[in-house]
Amino acid sequence: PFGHMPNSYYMDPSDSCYEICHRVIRDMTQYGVCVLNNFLGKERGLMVLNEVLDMYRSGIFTAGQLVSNPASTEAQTIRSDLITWIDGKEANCHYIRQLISQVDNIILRANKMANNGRMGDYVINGRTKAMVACYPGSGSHYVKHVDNPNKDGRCITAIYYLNLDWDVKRYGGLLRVFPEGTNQVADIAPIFDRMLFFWSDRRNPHEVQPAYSTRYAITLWYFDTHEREEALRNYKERGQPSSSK
Ligand SMILES: COc1ccc2cc(-c3cnc(C(=O)NCC(=O)O)c(O)c3)ccc2c1
Ligand SMILES: [Mn+2]
Repeated sequence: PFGHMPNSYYMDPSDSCYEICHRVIRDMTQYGVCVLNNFLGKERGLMVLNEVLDMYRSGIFTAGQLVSNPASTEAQTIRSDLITWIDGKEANCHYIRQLISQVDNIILRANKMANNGRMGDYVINGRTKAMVACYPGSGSHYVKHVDNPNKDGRCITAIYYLNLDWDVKRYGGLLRVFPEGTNQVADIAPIFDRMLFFWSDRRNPHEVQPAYSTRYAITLWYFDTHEREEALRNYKERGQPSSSK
């Protein structure tokens, strides 16, 4: 129902990296959004899910809570996810680490394959740690926002969803992207083993609609070399907080 937006692509274990990278380049270039289903396959997807559930039960997640006006009584929360940042080398993160290197592979090779090593005119040379997020249900959400509105260096948002049997009609939690320059929206259900890429800047405002069941995702943000250097230079010169992750 995306009309001009991409249809999500069902990966097959036989898909070569070349085919996957080609699709990422095509969809990112044409739509700025790319959806890959069956990304790891059920078995490895479940192993990642189990590691995330164990992490969540261990209590290391902290509130990513930002409230619009902490002083106000009706503090309308901007977002109500719980998060933890990991680099994947921690104990009990073996399968999350494999996921991260799989995504690194695809992004870095797609960036090289794209015409003269650029995808969307970026040269990608690094990323943030992985942010493991849980929207604990009972209406937790994230208001419409842009991940990187002020050139902090992040060019691609990569989100891996872990939610078995997720039914948006019953549990909400839809990711709605509002691509710039069109009144068409991209509605992306946070279904198990789905991989999503989109440009992190103002081209893709998006929101997480209220979730009524626990909703897990792992997000990586990839850096464009030049934009990141520029952001860090500003940070040093003016002491401006550029996204520290
Ligand atoms: C400096 O410290 C922090 C700590 C945590 C931060 C988390 C986000 C964030 C941004 N976007 C989304 C999102 O769009 N999720 C879409 C989906 O789950 O489908 C999300 O869940 C979380 C942004 C900045 C942060 C800065
Ligand atoms: Mn976001």
